[in-house]
Amino acid sequence: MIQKTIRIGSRGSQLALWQAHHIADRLREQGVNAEVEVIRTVGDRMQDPNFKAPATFEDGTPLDAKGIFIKEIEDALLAGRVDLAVHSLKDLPTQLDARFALAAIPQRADARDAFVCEDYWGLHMLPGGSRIGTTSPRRKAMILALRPDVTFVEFRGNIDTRLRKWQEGVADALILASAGLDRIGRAENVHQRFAVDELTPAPGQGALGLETRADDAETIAAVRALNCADTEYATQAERHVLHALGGGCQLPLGAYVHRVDEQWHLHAQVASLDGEQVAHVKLSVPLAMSAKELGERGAELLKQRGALELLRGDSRQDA
Ligand SMILES: NCc1[nH]cc(CCC(=O)O)c1CC(=O)O
Repeated sequence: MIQKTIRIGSRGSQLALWQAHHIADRLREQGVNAEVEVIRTVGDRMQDPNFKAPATFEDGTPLDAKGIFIKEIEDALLAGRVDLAVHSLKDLPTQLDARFALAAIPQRADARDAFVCEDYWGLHMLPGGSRIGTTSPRRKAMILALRPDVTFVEFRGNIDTRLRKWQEGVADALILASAGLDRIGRAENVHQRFAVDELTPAPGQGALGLETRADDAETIAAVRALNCADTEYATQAERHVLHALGGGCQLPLGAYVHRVDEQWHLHAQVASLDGEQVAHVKLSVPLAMSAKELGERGAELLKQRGALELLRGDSRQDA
């Protein structure tokens, strides 16, 4: 039995703290001591409207969007100030630096995206021209494929900030991850959970990634007890789809894998930013197939259906 107390580094948002304390509780159930330490990331400071985002982290590393919630926590891991980082898996880059290990992926919560709206019970009921709060290219593109007549308001910040802005009337509806809303006790605001073949979730959505130092065998062994083999398989396959298409949280790509009896089922979708074109894949394979192979096959089929052209069209519009 592990003797030391596992120090967990967490962002300070309500959801991040819920997740970190959830893992601390699960570790204590295994007889392991755990405590949570809050670490402020550039991504958190950027949510303050008065904060001017720097071009680089303090040590000169360029600021890339996917690392903004991660870097300071990984630094604390390396410095030995914390032993474990609890991340939303979808915020973790598909390739970790070799000094870190993705030690475990516990059982995932609801992976679906949720429709938050007071007056209407579903996206299909919203009046034309309604304003939806989201900044995610994936959500915008896939929503436009369903409802080309809605508009978007840029909504950044923690879930609680976004809900407050929505309640103040800045948007008519919001799209957020079900898992986050359920975890912070806001399930009553969810009026629709999207089918995974309509608004396909981000790779890893709803799952947690437990990150340690690669050489910290003691923490890895303790944390490994929280791993869920099915969730690990599914989310790794989803992350392989993303990786094979070039990675990054700004891709309008969704991928979702789940198990039914003796098969894995993959849904993957890429949409052009205007929602006019989508490439959609559904694949069922035997349980014996590796997650890497399933993810790569899914990506290959997406490419055959024109996904790369859709994505290239998107980058031209971005420029
Ligand atoms: N990108 C921010 C982020 N990272 C993880 C979650 C929610 C929890 C999860 O998906 O596991 C959210 C908010 C959202 O997308 O609504």
